Amino acid sequence: MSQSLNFLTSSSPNFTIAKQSYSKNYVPAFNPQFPIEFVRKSIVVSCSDLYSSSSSPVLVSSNGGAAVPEYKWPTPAAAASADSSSIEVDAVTEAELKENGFRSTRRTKLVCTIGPSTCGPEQLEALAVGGMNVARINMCHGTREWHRSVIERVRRLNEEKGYAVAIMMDTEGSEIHMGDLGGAASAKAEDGEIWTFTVRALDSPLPDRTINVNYDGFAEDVKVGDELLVDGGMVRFEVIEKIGPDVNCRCTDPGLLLPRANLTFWRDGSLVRERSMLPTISSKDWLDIDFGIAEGVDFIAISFVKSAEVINHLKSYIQARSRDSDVAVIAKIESIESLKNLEEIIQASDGIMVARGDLGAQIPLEQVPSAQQKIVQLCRQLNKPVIVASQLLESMIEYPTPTRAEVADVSEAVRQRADALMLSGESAMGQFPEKALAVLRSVSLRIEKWWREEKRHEAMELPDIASSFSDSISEEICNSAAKMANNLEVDALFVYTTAGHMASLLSRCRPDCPIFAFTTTTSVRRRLNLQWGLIPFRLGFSDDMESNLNKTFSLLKARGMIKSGDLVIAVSDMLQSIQVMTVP
Ligand SMILES: Nc1ncnc2c1ncn2[C@@H]1O[C@H](COP(=O)(O)OP(=O)(O)O)[C@@H](O)[C@H]1O
Ligand SMILES: C=C(OP(=O)(O)O)C(=O)O
Ligand SMILES: [K+]
Ligand SMILES: [Mg+2]
Repeated sequence: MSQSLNFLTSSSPNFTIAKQSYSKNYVPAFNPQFPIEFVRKSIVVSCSDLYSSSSSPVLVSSNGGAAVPEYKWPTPAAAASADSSSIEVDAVTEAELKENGFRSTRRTKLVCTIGPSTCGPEQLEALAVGGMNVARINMCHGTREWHRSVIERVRRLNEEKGYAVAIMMDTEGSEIHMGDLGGAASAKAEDGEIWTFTVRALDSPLPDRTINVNYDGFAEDVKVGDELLVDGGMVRFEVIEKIGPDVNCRCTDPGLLLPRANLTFWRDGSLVRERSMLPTISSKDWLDIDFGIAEGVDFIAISFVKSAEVINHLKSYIQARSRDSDVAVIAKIESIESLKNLEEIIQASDGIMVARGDLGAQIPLEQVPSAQQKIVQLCRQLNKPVIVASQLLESMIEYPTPTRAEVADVSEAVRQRADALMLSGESAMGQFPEKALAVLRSVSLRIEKWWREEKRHEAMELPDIASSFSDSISEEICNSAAKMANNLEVDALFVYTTAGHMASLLSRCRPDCPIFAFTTTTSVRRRLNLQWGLIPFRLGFSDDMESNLNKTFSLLKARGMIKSGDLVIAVSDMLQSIQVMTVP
C-alpha cells in the first residue's frame, strides 16, 4: 500500500506539515501510547496523492487523480489591498467573540431595509452595531440620489470601521401600486366612502379621495364587482363604476392607505392576473439594475419572479456588464407563478427571499406559513441562502415592544434555520428601528441556543448537489467536517475560501459551532455575510495551509478572539483538505 496521509506532527509548540507514508509511518488514531490531544491536533487529510492508488481511502479529500482544481488567485488589486499582516473583522464581532466565546455567536443573519428612519450616518452605524448584516434599499421608494447616498454611507462605515455590511438593491417590479398620495404620509379610508383610483397623470394636490395607479391597463382590466385589495387586504374596496380612466370604488374594509401601497384585484374569490402579461423586469427596473451594477451593490433582489428564465437572463446581463465584480441575484418568491416554478427558480438564483407581504396577497394567508417552510427547506437542500421577509415585527413600526405572536413568528423562522430575517417598515420608517433589530437579535440567539442545547434539530436530508467530481469532493469534505465538528464538539470550523463555495457548503450543514470564513476579497466577505453561521473575515492567504493556520491563530489570538486549547477543524478550498487541531 502506498497510501499517504498528509500528517501534522507536533514537533514544536507550533506544528509542521510532514508527508508520511501510510504504510510506513502510519500512527493509528487509537494507539493508546498516542495521546488523544495529538490525534486531535494532527489529523490532516489532503487529497492529492491519496486517491490515485488507494483501494480503501480513510478520510479522503481527493481530487480523483485529476489536477487539483485551479486555484484562482485574487486579482492583483484585491491581493494588494488584503494586507498580509492583518485580519479584517468588525469591532462588534470581535467584542462578541472575546466576551461570549464562539458558541454564543448569532447564526441567523439580519437584513434591514433602510428608509427615512435609518438613512443618517449615525443611524446606519447604530444598525451595524446592532448586528445588521445586510442593508436593503427598495427602489420602489426614494430617488436614485437618495439611494446613492445610503450606499456611500454604508461603504464608508465598512471602510472606516471594518464592517462587512452588504448592500441589497430590491427592484420595484411591474407590480400595480398606488401613487405617493401627493406627499401625504398616509390617508384614512373609512367604511362606505367612495374613492377614485385613476390612471390619469394628475398633478398634486390630488382631488380629495383620489388615488393614482401606476399601471396604465388598470381601468381596462378591472370589472365592476371586483374586489380591490390594498397591501394584500389591509384596506378593501369594491369596484362600483368605471368612467374612462377613473375607477370608482366603495370602501368595504376601512384602514390606512400608505404611499405607493401595492394593489391587487380579485374576481369571484380568485386573484386576477392580467398583469402576468407584464414583464418581470420593467424598463425602470433595468435602469435601476444599471445603477446597482455601477454602484457595486452586492445583491440585486428581483420582485415578482415568475420563472428561472428571467433570472438566467439577468445573470448573463450582469456578467456581460461587470466582468470582475460579482453581483448576486436574489429571486423574490411572492407570486403564484413563482411557487409553481419554485425549484427551477431556486436553482437559477444565488439566493431567495420569501416575500410574504405580496405572497400573502396572492395566495390565501393561511397558506403562507407552509409555503415559507417549503421554500426554506428547499433552499437549504439546494444550498441557496434564504431570507424570510415582511411583517416579522410589524407592530414595532409604532410600538417599542413586539407582540407575542410576532416573537413566535421570528422564532419559527429561526427554528426553520433560514439564513436571514428581514425588517421592512420596522427599520425603514418605523419609530423603533434599533429596538426591532435588537428583538431579532435576541430572539435568534435564544432560539438557536435552546435548540442546540436540546439537540432538537431534525437531521435534514441533504441531497448531493455537486455538478462535477471536484465539487463532490468539496461537498463530502464539508459534510464530514460539519459532522466531525458536532461529534467532537469543536469550538469552531475554519474555512479558507476564495469564492466562498466551501463556506456555503459548510453553512448548509448548519453545524453546532460557528464557521470562521477567511477570504481574500472584501466583496466575497460581504456576500458571505448573508449566510447562516458564517463569520466572514478578510485575510490574505496562500495555498500553504500550515502558514495560513499559523498566521490565523496568531492574529486571532493577539486580538483575543481565540485562545490556546480551542479545538478547531479547518478546511480549505485550494487544497480540498480537512484538519483537526487544537490552537497552540
Ligand atoms: N427609500 C425610502 N424612502 C421613503 N420611504 C421608504 C423607503 N423605503 C421604504 N420606505 C417606507 O417603508 C415602508 C416599508 O418598506 P418596504 O416593505 O420595503 O416597502 P413596501 O411597503 O413598498 O413593500 C414603505 O411602505 C415605505 O413607506
Ligand atoms: C419583501 C417584499 O417585497 P416589497 O417590500 O418590495 O413589496 C414583500 O412583498 O414581502
Ligand atoms: K420592491
Ligand atoms: Mg413585494
